[in-house]
Amino acid sequence: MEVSAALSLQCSSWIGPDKVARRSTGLARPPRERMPPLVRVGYPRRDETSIRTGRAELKIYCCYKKPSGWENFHNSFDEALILQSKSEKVLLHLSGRCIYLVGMMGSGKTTVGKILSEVLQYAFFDSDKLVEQAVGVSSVAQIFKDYSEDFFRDNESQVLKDLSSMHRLVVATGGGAVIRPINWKHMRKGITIWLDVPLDALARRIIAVGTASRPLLHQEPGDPYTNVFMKLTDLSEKRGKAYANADVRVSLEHIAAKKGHQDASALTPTDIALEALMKMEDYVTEKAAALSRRFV
Ligand SMILES: Nc1ncnc2c1ncn2[C@@H]1O[C@H](COP(=O)(O)OP(=O)(O)OP(=O)(O)O)[C@@H](O)[C@H]1O
Ligand SMILES: O=C(O)C1=C[C@@H](O)[C@@H](O)[C@H](O)C1
Repeated sequence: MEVSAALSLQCSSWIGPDKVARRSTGLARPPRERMPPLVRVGYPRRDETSIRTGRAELKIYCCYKKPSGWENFHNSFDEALILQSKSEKVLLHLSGRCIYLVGMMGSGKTTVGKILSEVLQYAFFDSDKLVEQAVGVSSVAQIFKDYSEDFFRDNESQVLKDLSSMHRLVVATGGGAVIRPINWKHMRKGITIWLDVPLDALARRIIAVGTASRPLLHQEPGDPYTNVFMKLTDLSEKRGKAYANADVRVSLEHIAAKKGHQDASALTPTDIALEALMKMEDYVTEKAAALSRRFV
């Protein structure tokens, strides 16, 4: 069954750079030209393949970017069935709760999130994109430049708050969303999944696509890999504990070891999505069991 609905999200309040003064007077209005547009998010339909499962049409995003460029990755029929069966088990206990993917830049939140949204028949949102649309600026890097990181973070919190009142969404959050406790309050309404990716794999992925869209990794003279690796190391040291707040941890190192791979770079997005579903299943069934014990 194909999910075709496009959702619309009206960001309930736009946060301007002078928000503190405006808020305290109760006059939090952005300048007219900066009024938030109605954010409409549909489904990307590129780069997908469909597999007939006999019962329903399961569509799975099948391209992902490897350091060498775009490569097709076709899920086998078996993988599609396993994804489907796992997602059905997870859905039994999800009750429409949203899924929030957290993790460092480049950890695959968007790539894996799209697979999860397809198999769970949830809508997919990328919170960075929603912030861009709410602010009316076409890239996060530009928002950092024109305003500030704090301004971006305020809008990110607002977007997460708005999303938290919705159901059946998979949300790829910004890499730094975990640093504000208020964001956890919003994300706790759903289930949070941390994609824990070794820094070396992250650095290689990011170098392959460039750092232009990632303001916290802006390039300095020297070896690009070393620069990115050092910055990621610094961020991950500062954020490690915050990511670990997630309900579910999906460690690419663990999956690679389980599958007998030397390192995480051999893993496909489907491998990771499957592990995420398995971990989610453990989490939701355990929570449901704990809840029923309380009522016995
Ligand atoms: N399992 C994988 N193997 C190889 N490359 C991958 C894998 N998953 C994602 N990628 C690639 O890594 C890059 C980052 O992936 P993606 O955009 O999904 O991450 P993200 O966590 O959403 O990043 P950000 O937070 O910076 O937006 C993309 O170029 C993507 O194609
Ligand atoms: O890790 C981070 O702090 C960020 C990650 C990106 O997703 C964007 O949200 C922004 O570039 C900041």
